[in-house]
Amino acid sequence: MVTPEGGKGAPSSASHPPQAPSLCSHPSILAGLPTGLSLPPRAPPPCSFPKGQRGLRVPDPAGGNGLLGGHLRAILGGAMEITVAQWVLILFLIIVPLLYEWSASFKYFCKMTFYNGWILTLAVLAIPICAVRGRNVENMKILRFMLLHIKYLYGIKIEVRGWENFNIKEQYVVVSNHQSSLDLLGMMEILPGRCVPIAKRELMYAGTVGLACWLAGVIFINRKKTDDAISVMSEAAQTMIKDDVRVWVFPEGTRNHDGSMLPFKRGAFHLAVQAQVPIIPIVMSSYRDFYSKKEKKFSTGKCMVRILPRIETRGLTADDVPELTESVRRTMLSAFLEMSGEARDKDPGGGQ
Ligand SMILES: CCCCC/C=C\C/C=C\CCCCCCCC(=O)SCCNC(=O)CCNC(=O)[C@H](O)C(C)(C)COP(=O)(O)OP(=O)(O)OC[C@H]1O[C@@H](n2cnc3c(N)ncnc32)[C@H](O)[C@@H]1OP(=O)(O)O
Ligand SMILES: CCCCCCCC/C=C\CCCCCCCC(=O)OC[C@@H](O)COP(=O)(O)O
Repeated sequence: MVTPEGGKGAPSSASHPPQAPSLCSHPSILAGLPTGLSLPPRAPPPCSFPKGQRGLRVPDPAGGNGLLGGHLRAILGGAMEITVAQWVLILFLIIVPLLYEWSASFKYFCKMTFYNGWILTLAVLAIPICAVRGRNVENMKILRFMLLHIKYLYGIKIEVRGWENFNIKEQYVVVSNHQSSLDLLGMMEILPGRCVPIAKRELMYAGTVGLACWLAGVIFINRKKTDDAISVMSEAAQTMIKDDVRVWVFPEGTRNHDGSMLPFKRGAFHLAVQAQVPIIPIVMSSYRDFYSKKEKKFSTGKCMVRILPRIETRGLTADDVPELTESVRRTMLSAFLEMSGEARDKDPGGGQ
């Protein structure tokens, strides 16, 4: 008889410790081997557990040595072997979805991290495409196209009113309220052609996003150096006319989460007066029903965007800027309060 150990005669359990019988060592398999064929001496059975490997041993339902029992053990033993790393992964996959459902703060954290991460990733794709043209306002169309889907990912409905107020062929300055980086979604929904935003200089250093913004012609200003910021904006006034460009400014100068509008800075209004172009105010309704940085809340919801009628600046001078600034802010604030109530009333369940 050929033994798994390769010798003839009875298996020498005295010289070798007993091993778990494997499929390959079963007599019915070995019976098929040509007479005289011997396996290498002391070769480890290929289907048994490697020596020292830890894992769950499955009891043999067929009584220990049957073909079925050996086979099952080999399969189940391999499948049920769970390392520490796998346990960690399993716990992670269970705990993360539970936390996501139960903890609003965790959900907020995940959604914001994905928002920033996703935009940084999209920028990686956008950069080589935009680089073909170099720094060019036409690249903003590419960024817009690549960002438009994000509202669907986040279940944010954007309803736009006042499209007709954009029916102007010439240049203009857009001014809009600034609640959060989510404003990017409303902005991309309606961004007119050849329109570039004015952004704080820090954004230029935000990795791939900064480079994509630069390639799309975003105008960066240093808020810490007023004179520099003013001279960049004065330059922008000339560029608007010379290169047929529109400019988008957030006149609050920073994000404002308190459900109102901060006092407006005057840069955008000086810009419009210097270029003698109209101002188009844009108002985005409050996000409070679905988003709050303070309360760490971020659910699905609805935002209304209203494009208000243009305000002419022809004939105005720098002396008129303070009054112009105040009157535009009053108009925008009243639209904001009206729309924010309206958005909530129309969608009282908003923010599931
Ligand atoms: C697919 C992958 C995509 C990847 C990329 C993803 C996205 C890309 C797409 C788009 C991204 C864009 C999104 C950008 C959003 C960024 C938003 C921001 O960064 S907001 C912050 C920056 N913006 C602003 O600050 C604009 C508003 N600020 C102003 O207008 C300010 O006035 C200022 C010019 C910055 C100066 O501010 P400062 O506080 O220093 O001074 P004052 O406002 O008090 O002004 C002092 C004094 O100067 C007068 N003044 C101001 N401007 C002018 C001017 N142009 N000419 C002459 N005089 C000016 C002002 O009136 C004051 O004088 P006085 O008090 O006598 O009136
Ligand atoms: C290697 C560097 C990595 C940096 C990581 C940067 C993460 C940012 C990535 C993606 C953000 C995409 C959204 C960008 C557009 C929104 C810009 C914005 O909202 O800026 C805020 C600015 O208006 C006012 O700033 P403050 O409220 O004064 O503060």
